[in-house]
Amino acid sequence: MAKKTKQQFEFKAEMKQLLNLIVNSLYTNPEVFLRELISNSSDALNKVRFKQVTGEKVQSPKLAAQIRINVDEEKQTFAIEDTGIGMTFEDLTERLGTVASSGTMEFIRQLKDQKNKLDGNMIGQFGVGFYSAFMVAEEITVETRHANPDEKAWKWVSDGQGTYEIEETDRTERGTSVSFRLKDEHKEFASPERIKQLIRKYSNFVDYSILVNGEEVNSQGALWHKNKNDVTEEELKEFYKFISNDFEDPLDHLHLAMEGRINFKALVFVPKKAKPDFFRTENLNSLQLYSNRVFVRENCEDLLPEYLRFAEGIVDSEDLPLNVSREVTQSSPVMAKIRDVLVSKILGMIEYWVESEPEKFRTFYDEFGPLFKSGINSDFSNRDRLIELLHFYSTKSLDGTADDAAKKGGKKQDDKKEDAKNEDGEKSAMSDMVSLKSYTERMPDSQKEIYYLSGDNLDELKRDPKLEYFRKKGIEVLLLADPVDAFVVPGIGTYNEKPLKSIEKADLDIEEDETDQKEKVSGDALEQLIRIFKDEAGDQVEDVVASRRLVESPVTLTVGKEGMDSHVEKMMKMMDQQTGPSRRVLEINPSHPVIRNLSNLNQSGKSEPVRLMARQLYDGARLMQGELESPGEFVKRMNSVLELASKQ
Ligand SMILES: Nc1ncnc2c1ncn2[C@@H]1O[C@H](COP(=O)(O)OP(=O)(O)OP(=O)(O)O)[C@@H](O)[C@H]1O
Repeated sequence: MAKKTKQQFEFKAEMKQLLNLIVNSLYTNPEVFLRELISNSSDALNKVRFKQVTGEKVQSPKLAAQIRINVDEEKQTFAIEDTGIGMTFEDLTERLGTVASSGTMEFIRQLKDQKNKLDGNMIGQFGVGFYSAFMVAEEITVETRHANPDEKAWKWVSDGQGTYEIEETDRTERGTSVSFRLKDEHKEFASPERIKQLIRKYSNFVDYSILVNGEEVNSQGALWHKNKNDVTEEELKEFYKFISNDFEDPLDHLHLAMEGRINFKALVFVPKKAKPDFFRTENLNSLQLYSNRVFVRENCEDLLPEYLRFAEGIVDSEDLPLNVSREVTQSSPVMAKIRDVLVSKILGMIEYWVESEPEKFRTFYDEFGPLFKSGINSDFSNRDRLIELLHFYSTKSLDGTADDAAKKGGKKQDDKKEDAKNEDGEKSAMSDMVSLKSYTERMPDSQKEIYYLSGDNLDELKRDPKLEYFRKKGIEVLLLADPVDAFVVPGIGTYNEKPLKSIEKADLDIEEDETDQKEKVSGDALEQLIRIFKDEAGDQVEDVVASRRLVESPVTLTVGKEGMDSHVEKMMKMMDQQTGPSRRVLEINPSHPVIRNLSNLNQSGKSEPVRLMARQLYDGARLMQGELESPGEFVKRMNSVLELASKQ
């Protein structure tokens, strides 16, 4: 058959924009291109090793698994070649020529923001590691032959300026070579010494030999097989970056070597920051699965439950057969045991942070809290542990009164050091939040329920009139500002035999505020006024009652016994869930001047302005809840009220 001629292809629009930036920018850390290319070669070798050990036929079966780098200082050239899986024609057009991550546009925006000087480390993060070579090269040539013996060999060439060319070649060995001439300003990467030094720094632990101009450079092999004490922090950080493409150090890690009932080794890392696009479920992380050093699968979902899939790393177990299909791993009892141990160890690490490293916990909780908390609704065997790890803003922790109360109550000797630290201005990273345990420990004996209020954002929550009574009485209320809280907390039901109760509910177990009884509307006058409010609010409210909780506001809306929290209802609506609006209970404050004045007006027979203002008060409460549909009418009525009030 005649050889196919050269074909030219265009990069997709996003890729073009991205390449344009990569090609035309200046970099800090351009050397990361080497880590990216070695990482691709190592992945490719993993894939072919898996094929071989599972008995699949491969091209050139006798080839040693190797990564060979050849540099020439005089010619200023760099080439990296591996004996890995290689690429088919489709791989070259679909994978190499396409942006994998849908966060790319965000990446491009970030790059543009940074003007001319970019951090080369950022490129790999977006699943386009190969293209980082354009930081140092003007034109790249890839020659490749896939391990499947029926595939042909291909040559791919591009200068990153919008198009690439592919033609068939004569290569017989399976694997891939990537080669280029270095830009003048990056000719240092043609020096074998410089390359060796970089490999020792970034890729020493790669489990395949790396040869530089024929000399083997890396020495260590799989890091997770080493004794914990023989692995340095630096190596762990580099390993993490190698497998995760993150450019920051990890927040923390676990190095596990389990023996006995179940045997496996694992290196599990928690990133400091989520990757772009992370929170769309299909982009969650997971661990790589190895079987006795042989890579089996990337992102093995069955190793971690969804709520822990912020973790990255590897698990290597001899107890799993190599050629297990996805279905088998899913139902395998070995897998389930590994997963149980991993979950328990990860939770143990988070518990340790809470106790001893609150800064780490805070970083983690701010970044991955929403995902993590969802575990309460899915992992029932660890539910109690997860509930202990929950932390919330609260009326007391936010304004610091909880600390004061604890100090007044007399502190233990051990706590003095901590106080001294705080007084130096170094507040604990978690001091504006509270766990359910601390909440219940500091609540007075007379308090029977744990109170919370949920809402869209903390600032609005803090101003909610429903908090007035609790503030005045010094009762702590948890403020649930994270949307996930609204789905998690009501399901907890009780903690330490104390029911968790939204203060939006009309049936709270609170006493009337008798401390500073002002004049208040009562008896028939109150009955009459309530009737007017009922007429005005109509069917929209379930009931109108005299409030026991309001201090400074004349009215508020609460939720009936069976009703849903207004915040949850709003979110359900946003998610297009069909829920009819639950009817509210309108509470009026009989001792508030406005209510007293209205009652007086009503008693003197002027019921018309009373109706107008009652309606206005009701709509004002709806406005506060974000439930007012017709602001136009509201403002018109407000003008009428102002007209009345401003009459001489
Ligand atoms: N040496 C190689 N051998 C075989 N396939 C390769 C090689 N280098 C790149 N590829 C293919 O090209 C694809 C794109 O590589 P690129 O480095 O841009 O991103 P990636 O490796 O998929 O993502 P990440 O950088 O996040 O690991 C890879 O997924 C792989 O299919």
